[in-house]
Amino acid sequence: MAPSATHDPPSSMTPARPRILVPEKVSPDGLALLTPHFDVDNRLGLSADDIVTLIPQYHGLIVRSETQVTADVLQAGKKLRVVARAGVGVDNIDVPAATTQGIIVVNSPAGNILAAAEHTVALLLATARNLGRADGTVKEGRWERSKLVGVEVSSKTLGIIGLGKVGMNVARMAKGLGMTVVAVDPYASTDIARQAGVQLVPGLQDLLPLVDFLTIHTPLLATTLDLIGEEELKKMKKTARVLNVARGGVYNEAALLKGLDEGWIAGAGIDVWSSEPLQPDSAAAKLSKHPKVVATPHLGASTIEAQENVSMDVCKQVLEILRGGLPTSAVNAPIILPEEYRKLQPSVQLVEKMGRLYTQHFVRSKGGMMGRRRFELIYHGDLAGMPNTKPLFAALVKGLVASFSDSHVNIVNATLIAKEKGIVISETHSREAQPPTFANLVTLRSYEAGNSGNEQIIEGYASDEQVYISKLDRFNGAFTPEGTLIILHNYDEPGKIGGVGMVLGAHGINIKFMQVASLDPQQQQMAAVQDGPLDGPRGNEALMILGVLGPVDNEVLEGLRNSEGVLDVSLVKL
Ligand SMILES: NC(=O)C1=CN([C@@H]2O[C@H](COP(=O)(O)OP(=O)(O)OC[C@H]3O[C@@H](n4cnc5c(N)ncnc54)[C@H](O)[C@@H]3O)[C@@H](O)[C@H]2O)C=CC1
Ligand SMILES: O=C(O)C(=O)COP(=O)(O)O
Repeated sequence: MAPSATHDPPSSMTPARPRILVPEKVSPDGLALLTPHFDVDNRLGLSADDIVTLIPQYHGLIVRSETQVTADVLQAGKKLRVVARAGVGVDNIDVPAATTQGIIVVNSPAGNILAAAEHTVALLLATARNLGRADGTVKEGRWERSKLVGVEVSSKTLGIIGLGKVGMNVARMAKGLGMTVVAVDPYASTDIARQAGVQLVPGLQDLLPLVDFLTIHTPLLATTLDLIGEEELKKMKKTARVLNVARGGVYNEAALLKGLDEGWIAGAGIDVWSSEPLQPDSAAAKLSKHPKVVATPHLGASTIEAQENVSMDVCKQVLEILRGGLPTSAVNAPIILPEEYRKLQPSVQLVEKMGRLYTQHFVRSKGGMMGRRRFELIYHGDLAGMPNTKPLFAALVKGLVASFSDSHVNIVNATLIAKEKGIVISETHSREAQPPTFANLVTLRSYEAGNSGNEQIIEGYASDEQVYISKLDRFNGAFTPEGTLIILHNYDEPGKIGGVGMVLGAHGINIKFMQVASLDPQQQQMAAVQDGPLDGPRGNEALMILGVLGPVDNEVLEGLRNSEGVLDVSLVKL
């Protein structure tokens, strides 16, 4: 039977639903995903001050290009957990300020790129055939055919600055129109460009004199602001036309106005402006009214399809984030989300250190092969009950690759990077009845597929914000994984420390701390039942872990290796 209304808790006891502010027109398809769970306020026409005043009530903010998400907005947003950009460019969002505040910024990196590319081609043809003026004159009742003779684009050269997602789509479409395409992009792949029939040239000086049409598809960055000014425009053909569907400011608008007035170039198709909407009397406003300009009001992404795509892309992510999950395209992805920070941060730090220790101790120092190995992260005690251990997974990937790659691993790309590098990690939530000795214990087990005897173990725990390694390989003994460590595998006999101290002293290396890890009792028993030593007195081994200050070079390591009773030495920097 359905509960009667009288059994409902009074509204004051009902937990408030998270609130989302949408101060721009965003397609309802995506918003419909949010309304069952959150209060979504689609309020158009808010001023910058209004947003600062309202934002403290909201957990999410969804914008397009019109809302300036400044540091003031972000600081005022005390409950704000996510800012979603229903589009590509995030230049209207102060991303560093969001990161400082622990607010996730997400976007839709590909939802509107076809729309932007098609709009560029629309402006290309519109500028070539004077469509703006032609339409205006016909509507005014004039019939001015001879004044509106255009040029063909087929067989002409299109120059593209920025051969990314939009630029590459424009290139493909332009090839379809029979154009020759040349491009400048210091970061583009020459192979991909060649496959698309695009010729990459080294710099603007090589490109500008060649082109009949020029289009820019870079983000607006300090390095792309005023990319094309007077000097660059003067290098172009007088018959050339320029297009901007990227951002206002990549062409210097005053220079463009002068170039059109003085005939350095023939025309322009412009969708984006340095201030939107246009400020009266600004260079942008004058440009928009110029007879040689086809102007549109930032319509690049304004198709029904693109708006559905971007709305769905970002609303799915907002839903996920506000329910404690992970975004798919965070612009400022951390390895750990703010709400998990206090609970998981020490363990995240621990697991990253375990990954670094693994690569340096087992792979680099011992000449091991990582490619053949599999990894298992086993969570014990409190950690075994954590529903979301993705940050720990990401931390392990980060730690494992840190020594041989500059990949910036974060919570969003960790799985992809692991896949790219061939790292296979499984996670196990331990179900042992006995609670572990330490509450936040993690075991990293590495093994070769099909070879159970070849196991490598690192175990550690976090306690009082400090992290410790409690087991390394077959040895037990807690040490802090911090700074430069020398790990000596030796026979556990008197006199070892003296010999090692002499080698380090001779090279001016100070010992900060020393810890001995002894053979695991199980291993000792196994050694005791064995008939005599295998490769030495196995029951009598230990690890000596030295935290040192000073440069440790190969000569030092060789000196230590030659010390009596030392079986092996590894150097680890954590
Ligand atoms: N008008 C509109 O409605 C729309 C505008 N956009 C704008 O288009 C821009 C590009 O979007 P995507 O192609 O998706 O970005 P993307 O990141 O895929 O491509 C940008 C390309 O620019 C290149 N680049 C960066 N600096 C450069 C420089 N100094 N010289 C030459 N190349 C440089 C990069 O290497 C990259 O390949 C966005 O940042 C956004 O501002 C995007 C969608 C719609
Ligand atoms: O996605 C982009 O970068 C755009 O410029 C589209 O802007 P809009 O969402 O149409 O205001």
